Amino acid sequence: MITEFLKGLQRTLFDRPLKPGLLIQERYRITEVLGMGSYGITYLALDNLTKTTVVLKQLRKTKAKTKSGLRSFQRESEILKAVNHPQVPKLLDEFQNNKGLFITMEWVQGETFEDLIFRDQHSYNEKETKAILLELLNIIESFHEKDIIHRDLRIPNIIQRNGTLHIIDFGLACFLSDEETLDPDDHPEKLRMQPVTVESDLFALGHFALFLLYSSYDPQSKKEKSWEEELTISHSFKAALRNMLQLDEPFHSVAEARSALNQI
Ligand SMILES: Nc1ncnc2c1ncn2[C@@H]1O[C@H](COP(=O)(O)OP(=O)(O)OP(=O)(O)O)[C@@H](O)[C@H]1O
Repeated sequence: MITEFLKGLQRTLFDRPLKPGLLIQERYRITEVLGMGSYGITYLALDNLTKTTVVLKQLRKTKAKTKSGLRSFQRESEILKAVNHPQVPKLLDEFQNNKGLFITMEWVQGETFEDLIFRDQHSYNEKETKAILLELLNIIESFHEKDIIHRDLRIPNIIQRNGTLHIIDFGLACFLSDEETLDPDDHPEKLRMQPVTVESDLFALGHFALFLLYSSYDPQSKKEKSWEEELTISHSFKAALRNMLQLDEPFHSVAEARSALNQI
């Protein structure tokens, strides 16, 4: 309890975000704080050299002191470099100065599925959900071919820009050879999304699909039922989701998941 309090105090004192207007590395002018995640603070910045807007990520000062913090920040840049896919932001720069450790990457200017569903009240039917899943599977397949597991495929990390999907936030991504220990007290869904396995990304995608499908669900009674009872989707789509969600024998590859979706 006390430790949690001290950690919070430390974060407030040392992890204050840099102010908009500040020039970093004599090149990047901060325009906006986008978010404060567990490891990094994310900004929008104007790159004075290329005259484009970029995303600037700074490792929290409190995390820069820990081995795991440094490791995860370095890994994010390593993985962004390795991924090299048109539907993933490119790593543009990495540097260290008196303000800390930074990376910059392409800004994907679009809407996250969290915005589309909850802010814009957009709803998705089975056909649309299937098309979105198939597009995402193609991107994820290219990660898995490089032995990269994303481990955080959630609605805030998938962006739609001009009708094309993009995957962001490689803060938890790992190479298959990385050794990661999970906290057994974590939420059960987290425990399914975070083992360093292909199945974890497919589980996350099944979970993502439920968010999409629930956007067009209109509850008729207050009684809570299972997603299989509540969602009016085809039997074969349900079966594919059950495999992704590991309620039945999990799919062991993107190819297996794609083949099941294509048979719907
Ligand atoms: N390349 C990018 N293009 C567009 N928006 C981005 C990009 N990277 C991050 N964002 C946005 O910046 C915000 C912060 O993102 P980031 O993934 O760095 O941390 P987080 O989601 O707050 O925390 P955590 O890393 O703990 O998941 C989010 O709203 C995300 O949508």
